[in-house]
Amino acid sequence: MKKISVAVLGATGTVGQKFITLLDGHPLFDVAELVASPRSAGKAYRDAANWKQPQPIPATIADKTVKSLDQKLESPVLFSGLDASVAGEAETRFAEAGHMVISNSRNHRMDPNVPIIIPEVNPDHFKILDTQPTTGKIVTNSNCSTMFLAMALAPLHRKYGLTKVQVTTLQAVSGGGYPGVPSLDILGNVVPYISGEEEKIEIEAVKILGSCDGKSLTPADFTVSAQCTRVPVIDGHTETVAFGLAANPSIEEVAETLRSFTGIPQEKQLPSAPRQPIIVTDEPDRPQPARDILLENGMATIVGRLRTCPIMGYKMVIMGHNTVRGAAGAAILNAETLHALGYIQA
Ligand SMILES: NC(=O)C1=CN([C@@H]2O[C@H](COP(=O)(O)OP(=O)(O)OC[C@H]3O[C@@H](n4cnc5c(N)ncnc54)[C@H](OP(=O)(O)O)[C@@H]3O)[C@@H](O)[C@H]2O)C=CC1
Ligand SMILES: N[C@@H](CC(=O)OP(=O)(O)O)C(=O)O
Repeated sequence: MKKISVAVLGATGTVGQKFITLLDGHPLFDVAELVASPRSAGKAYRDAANWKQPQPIPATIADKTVKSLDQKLESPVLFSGLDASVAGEAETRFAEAGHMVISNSRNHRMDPNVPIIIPEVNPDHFKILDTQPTTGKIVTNSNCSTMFLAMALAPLHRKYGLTKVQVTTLQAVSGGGYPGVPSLDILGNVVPYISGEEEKIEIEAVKILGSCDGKSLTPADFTVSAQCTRVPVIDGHTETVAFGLAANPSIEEVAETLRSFTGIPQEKQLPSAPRQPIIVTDEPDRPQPARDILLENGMATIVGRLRTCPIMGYKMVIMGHNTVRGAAGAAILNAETLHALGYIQA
């Protein structure tokens, strides 16, 4: 099958490098163009990128010349891991020029006609793309912490109805990009503040779990309260979650509802789809980032410590790979879903 040429915007960054690693040998997409800042433009990728992945730079990528944002791109599909200071304007311009922009950056997530997609959860929100006035379109994935929260809450909201959610995150340092938080601020420490993160989680989760009638997106009608912390973990965001339900299911029933949850990526066996999007563990001391992060190649949401809560009704601990399912892997799965649904063609 002919592959679709794609460009990676922000190709030299933490998320950009993960895009390149995950797209190496991809059956549908071929990385044809790499874009980064004026600092990197004109250089060979191997010289521009401060490569931090455990695998070497793919041979097909290492010698490609990095382009700048103001150059015309040939690829119909663009994956964006651009710094938020430039992503908003650049993504709009590329959508106007006819590209399908699949973005990981936060800038357009709250635009009324831009969906935040988790393909297992809200593929019906793709319908809102028809209301975007540009020839190209912009699709986003959520904030990394929101990803695991919305994934774990989706089957519960669908079946029982959520009434309220309280979440505290313990976020890995890779979420801040490279070099991120200085080592002297994070080693042996917990930093109880991540700029803008709590607001994003509270707003994005209800947007994703809301409804779409094809003309507008209506947020779900429960409230999320979030507190965010940065912890000395390299990869893997952990979240403690307490929630209320409109019904009264047993813990076993809730666990089964989570375990059996699947969607379009599983039905269509998309290349990056986790076979089981939500893994529920009964081990009393799991999930742990150091032990569980690579389950389903980093694409799973792992739920543990599911139990009753004397205040909220239910509580659990969730965890996932912030730069894979929380970032580049999410965008790639969105692209695979768009292809499977006919929004992008070879
Ligand atoms: N890290 C994570 O886990 C997650 C990150 N995100 C989001 O993804 C995006 C990228 O994050 P991350 O990879 O961590 O960030 P990095 O700082 O590691 O990378 C930023 C990228 O943007 C490029 N860039 C910076 N300024 C410009 C410019 N003026 N013109 C063109 N390109 C530019 C950089 O190029 P150069 O190297 O040349 O400077 C680099 O490729 C951000 O919007 C972030 O909020 C979302 C979810 C999770
Ligand atoms: N803020 C997240 C990563 C991130 O960049 O999120 P967003 O895509 O919402 O800006 C973290 O620190 O772990």
